Amino acid sequence: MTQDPTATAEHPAPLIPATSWAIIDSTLREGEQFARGNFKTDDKIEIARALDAFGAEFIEVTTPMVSAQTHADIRRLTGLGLKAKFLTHVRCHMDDVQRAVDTGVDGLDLLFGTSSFLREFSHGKNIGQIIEAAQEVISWIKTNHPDLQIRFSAEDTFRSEEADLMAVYKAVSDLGVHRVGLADTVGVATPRQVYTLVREVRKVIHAECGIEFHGHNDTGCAVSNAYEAVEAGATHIDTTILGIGERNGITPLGGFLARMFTFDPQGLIDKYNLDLLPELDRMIARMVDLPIPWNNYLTGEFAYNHKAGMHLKAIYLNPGAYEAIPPGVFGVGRRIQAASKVTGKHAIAYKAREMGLHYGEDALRRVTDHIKALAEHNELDDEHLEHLLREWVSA
Ligand SMILES: CC(=O)SCCNC(=O)CCNC(=O)[C@H](O)C(C)(C)COP(=O)(O)OP(=O)(O)OC[C@H]1O[C@@H](n2cnc3c(N)ncnc32)[C@H](O)[C@@H]1OP(=O)(O)O
Ligand SMILES: O=C(O)CCC(=O)C(=O)O
Ligand SMILES: [Mg+2]
Repeated sequence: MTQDPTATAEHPAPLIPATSWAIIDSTLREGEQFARGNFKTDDKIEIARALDAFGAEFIEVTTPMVSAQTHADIRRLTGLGLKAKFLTHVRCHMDDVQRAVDTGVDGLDLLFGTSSFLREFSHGKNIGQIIEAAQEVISWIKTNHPDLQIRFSAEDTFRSEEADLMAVYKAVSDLGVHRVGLADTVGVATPRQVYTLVREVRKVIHAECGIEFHGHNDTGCAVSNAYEAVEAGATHIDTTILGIGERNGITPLGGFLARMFTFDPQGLIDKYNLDLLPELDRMIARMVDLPIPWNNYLTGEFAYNHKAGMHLKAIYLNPGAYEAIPPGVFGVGRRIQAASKVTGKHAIAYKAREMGLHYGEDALRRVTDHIKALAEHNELDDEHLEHLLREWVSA
């Protein structure tokens, strides 16, 4: 983990400084593999511009081998003059690479499946042949396009033999790739496995070689696995907006940022325009024609809903009592749900006070009980609650 030289006893270094990792947003690659990720040229431009405005360091796009239109779209995107660097995700094959190098991208994300599943059922190559193919392709890129960043990923890393992985990572690192990638392709890795493997990979690659992590969410660990990867020394994390991708997707941008915010809030505020996150989530929800999930990290409709009396008492005094991350930083608001059966007298008193009403102890208890009874099966809306509080005072 990067040490912060500006740390002092009064202002200790954050546990994981935001300067130690970067985002590779793959909405325009993994996201195109989502069931409803069928982006048109204009959509791609809108997504790339929005990610750039947000401050994403890298934007990964699909391979130009997909179609002539995709090839043209990549050229269009790389010609936009954005600050974010473009990477294209290509098979470790000379045809693909030669097609990719004229698209104007800043780098190529190469991959080869190393698990027995993918060796047998995807491409049919053994580890020696994978290393040979990597040698041919990487040497060609370095000779002919030395300015391009190269990343080499072992697809299905977490179902691959460790000895095979180390041989592949060492070989590509010796060939001078800028990053190696660990991919939890079927979302099966546990956080501890991710942490351990990243540490092991670090030992066999060159010090200046970065480590990228790509995690699927099949078992609900995509955010924790990305976090463990960073904690173990990974430098780049793949995300997509709303987590869209193959099957149930990958590490969502918002979820990953929520996780990392708790370690270095100021670092994230300095790096990204965090209050644009709701717009990003809304944009993708619109394009894939699905609602943002109600419990989505940070931007879900109820992500900042407070309801129980014990919570509300404290929330009114200090929202930090029940919020790890202040919603305003991410451009979202909180919702106080004061009129439910699980409310309490403090919440009702606060609500009344906001309206300029004051009750004695007995009246407060009675009005609270009345509201709880009325709300036994249904929430009362704000209008109903306010009406009731006024009526109770004048009664
Ligand atoms: C886990 C992931 O998400 S990996 C990324 C997945 N991304 C994509 O698939 C990109 C979109 N794909 C496409 O448009 C098409 O699949 C193309 C253009 C890449 C290839 O299309 P086709 O030639 O029709 O082949 P098809 O998709 O049926 O089969 C995959 C081919 O890639 C080969 N392949 C698979 N992985 C690799 C690899 N890492 N490096 C080189 N070749 C590979 C397979 O052997 C197979 O080739 P073969 O027909 O010679 O056996
Ligand atoms: O190239 C990579 O690292 C990841 C590829 C991918 O999408 C996956 O393995 O799930
Ligand atoms: Mg994937």
